[in-house]
Order: sequence, then C-alpha cells, then structure tokens
Amino acid sequence: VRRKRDSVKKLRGPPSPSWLLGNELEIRGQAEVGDLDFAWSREYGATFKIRACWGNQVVFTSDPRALQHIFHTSSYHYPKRADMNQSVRNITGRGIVWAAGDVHQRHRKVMNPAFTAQQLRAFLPLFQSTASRMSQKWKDSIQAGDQTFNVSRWLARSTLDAIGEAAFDYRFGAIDNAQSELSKCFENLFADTILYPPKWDLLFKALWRYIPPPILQLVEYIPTKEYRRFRNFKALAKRIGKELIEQKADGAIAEGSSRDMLSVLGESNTSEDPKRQLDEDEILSQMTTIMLAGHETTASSLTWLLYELCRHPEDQATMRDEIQALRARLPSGTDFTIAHLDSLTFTNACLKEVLRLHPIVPSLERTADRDDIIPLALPITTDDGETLTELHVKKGQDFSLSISTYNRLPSVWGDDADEWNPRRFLDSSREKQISIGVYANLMTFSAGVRGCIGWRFAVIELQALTVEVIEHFKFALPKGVEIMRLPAGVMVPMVKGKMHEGTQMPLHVSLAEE
Ligand code: HEM
Repeated sequence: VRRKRDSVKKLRGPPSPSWLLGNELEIRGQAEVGDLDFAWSREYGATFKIRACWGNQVVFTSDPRALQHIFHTSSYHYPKRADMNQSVRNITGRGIVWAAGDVHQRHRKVMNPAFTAQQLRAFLPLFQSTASRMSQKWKDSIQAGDQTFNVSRWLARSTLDAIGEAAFDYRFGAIDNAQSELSKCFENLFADTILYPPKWDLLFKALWRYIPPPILQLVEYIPTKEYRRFRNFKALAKRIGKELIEQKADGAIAEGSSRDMLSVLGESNTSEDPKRQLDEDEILSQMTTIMLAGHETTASSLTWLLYELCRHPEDQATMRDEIQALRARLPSGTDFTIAHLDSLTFTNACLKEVLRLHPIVPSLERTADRDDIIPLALPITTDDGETLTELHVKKGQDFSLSISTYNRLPSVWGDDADEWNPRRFLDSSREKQISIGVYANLMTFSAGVRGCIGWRFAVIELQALTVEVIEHFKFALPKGVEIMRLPAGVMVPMVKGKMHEGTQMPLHVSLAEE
C-alpha cells in the first residue's frame, strides 16, 4: 500500500519552546501584531510549520497561491477550527460568522440582498450626516479648548450610529451620548478578553475541538472576565435586537428600503423556502454579529489611517488638498457623490494602503476537511534541501493564514512592503498578481465564500468619514506618545506604557484653515 505523502513533517519552522504550549504563548504574547510572523517569514519563507498546544503542528502560510486555493478554489473544504468557532459563538451566537457549510450558505443567501452594491450606495447620505454630526462635536470640543481626543473611541461611536441606522433604521445615540449602554459594552471588549490570555486558557481552548458541541456550549458560562464580558455583550445585543424587531412589527420604526437588513431578516423568519429561513435565535445572533462586525472594523481602520497621516504629514496635506480642490469645484452646499469619492485618487490610495499595512483581522485559522494538495506560488526549501512547489496535507491539518504577512509580501507589494507608501497603488505598471482579495487584492477582507460580506459598506463608509475629517481637521501625534498594535484577536491601538488605560488613539486635533 502506498503511504499518503505528508509534506508537513518536512517543513522547517521555529523551534518550539514547550511541548505543552508549543509556540502558542509566544504568538499570543507578541508585543505587537505581526512581530513574530514577519520575522519567521523572513527566516523560513512564506510557508512553514509552527507548533500549537499539546504538540499539534500547524502550517503557517501567507503564500498567495495557497491562500487562493484555501479560500477560493476549495469553497467549504477548509472550515474554521472548531475551537475558534466556539469563541465566535461565545461573542455573537449562531450568526453568519459562526455558521459552517450548508448552514453558512443559508445565512449568506438570506443576507446577500442587504449587501448589493446598489443598496449600499444608497447609504452614502447617511454616512455623510453621521460623519458631520461627529465632526460638529469635535469642533465644539476644540472651541472649548479640548484639542486631544481619543479618536478611536469617537470613530467607533460614529460607526455604531451608522450601522444602527443603516441596518436597523435605529439611532443608537452613541455620538451624542458616550454613556450609551451599547457603546460602553464595546469599550475595551477585545483588550479585556483576548489580549494576552493566561496559559490555562490556551491549553483549555486547544481541547475544545474534542468536546461534543452540546457540552462545549457551556463554556460561555465560565465565570472569568473574558467569558463574562462576551456573555454580557451578547445578552445586551440580543435584547436590543429583540426590541428593534418588536418596534418594527408595531410600526414604531419607519419602513425603510424594503431590502434593509431588518426587513431581510424579518422575511427569513416567515419564508416558505427552507434554504432562506432563519429561526429567531439565528436572527438575533445575526443582528449581534452586524452590530459588532459592522462598526469596530471600519472605525479601527480609520483610526490607523489617521495615525499614518500623522506620521506622514505631507500625505495628510496632499489628501486635504485633493479633497478641498474637489469641493471648490462643486456648487456650495452640494454633497459628494459616490463618483466624486471614487475620483479622489490619492485619498483612495491611502485607504488601500492603510488596509494593507494595518489589517484589523491579522490572521485566520482553518482546518483541512480532506487530504489535499496545495499549490504554492513561492516554493520553499525543506530541512533536507528539497524544494517544494506544492504541499501534501492530510485531513485534519490545521492552518494559520496570515493576512498581515500576505499584505506585506515583497513579491506582491514590492521591496518597500513594510513601509507606508500609498503611491504603490497609483503605479499602473505593477505586475499582475494572483487574484485573491475583493478589494485592491488585499487579504484584509478575507476572500471567497466566507469573505467579508460588508466590504463595500466599509469602503463607502471609510471614504465618507475620511473626507469629512480630513477636509475639516488637522491631526498630529501628541509629544511623547508611542502607539502600539496590540494582538487582541483583532488589532487594537494602545499607548506604550499606558496599557492599563485600554484601547486608545489619542491625537491632537485642530481646525484645518477653510
Ligand atoms: C474595514 C472594515 C472591515 C474589515 C477589515 C473586515 C474584515 C473581515 C474579515 C477578515 C472577515 C472574515 C472573518 C472570518 O473568516 O472569520 C469578515 C467577515 C465578515 N464581515 Fe467584515 N470587515 C469589515 C467591515 C465589515 C462591515 C462594515 C460589515 C457589516 C456591515 C461586516 C460584516 C461581516 C460579516 C457579516 C462577515 C462574515 C461573513 C461570512 O462568514 O460569510 N464587515 N470581515
């Protein structure tokens, strides 16, 4: 009998400091997102082997062809790891991010009509009015003498209000009230829960895949801070979701567009077609998912954009000039349209560049559900000197797929891939690359059947917010403040030496001369 080949044994990789914890403690304990990923990729190439807890071997890759194979070509054959998925369930319940296989297909079918390009373009005026309400608050603060704000908190309040109105026709009131129940529940949610986990939790979670689901679900009741904060968030979001559904049924919420998310979800509850049905708990979980995925991500990306623009004031000025020049060409009082926003070449290049350099979700975990051969664009050399152009893997093989490393591959982005350089997106002579991501060929929104459903929503919202704040304000890093990119599952900003203060991006904000 021919034994099946398994290339994983032959892969090189960093030494594992412990059998019990493998490289897991180093990875989760990195001072900043990507430190180890980038160093290891430089040493071992785009594909190598790391160790997880209990001696488990994980293939780490940022290889473009491998990512294309795993996310696109293989459709549902690389499901999320069972333990990671339970963590998702702890936060958002049985929504679309948690759902797998056929169940995921059903969720996606229900949700797709709320995310068509046409539907999302119609949200632009809403994004603009939300941005301008926030900017008015900033002007008031500056006039009152307060010039240093935690912009990440403000942006999260603004995007929370926008998702509330866009998805549910409902104003959470987060811009007007910093104490709103939902915004308070989001504060430091990831920093308090996923950042720097204790060893017991790493070892415990690595065993989750062996626990039958009905028993595993009980982990959400573990009485420590991580589990409690997620439980409280989920309970609050579902309670709000239920109230919104009831208000809609009573006619208290105006009929918006017939395809808005709440209507789409409402239809799924009464649909005759089993492929388009969601039960009540799935609907509430979906609303919880949208409340979370639909605002923090966009707000964080913009936070990092403002940070980079502080570090590159000349780019900040170029962007402002571009926006103000367009404004000067329009009759006064007219708002920018989607076509106007898309015409801001330099501004859009900066948006792509920040999504490249600071992907909010830095990596994704997957498992092969069958034996497979994975093609590689960047061949690797094994310990015994063999060159591999493909990987033979066995069913059950775990993968760590590094978005942040792919987004910085010199072979894809050029030799200056580690640096901020928006002009790379203006260079039309760049070679054609293996097609992966939905936007600018980045992996930031993931890809394939489980790629981000909200990427267009995010891009339009980012454009609207960026234009509003850069047109009216100037940003600078306060003296002595060093910002860090903390690995809290998602990437969060904190101030070096002030981590006890939690997630923040304090920037000095002043009025731009009109
Ligand atoms: C810059 C902003 C955003 C980034 C970087 C981002 C990134 C991602 C990534 C990496 C995934 C894949 C997660 C996984 O496989 O576990 C994802 C999925 C998802 N995102 Fe986004 N996202 C953004 C904005 C949004 C917005 C605005 C919405 C909703 C309005 C949204 C809704 C979702 C949903 C529902 C999924 C699950 C899709 C599925 O499993 O089918 N995202 N996003």
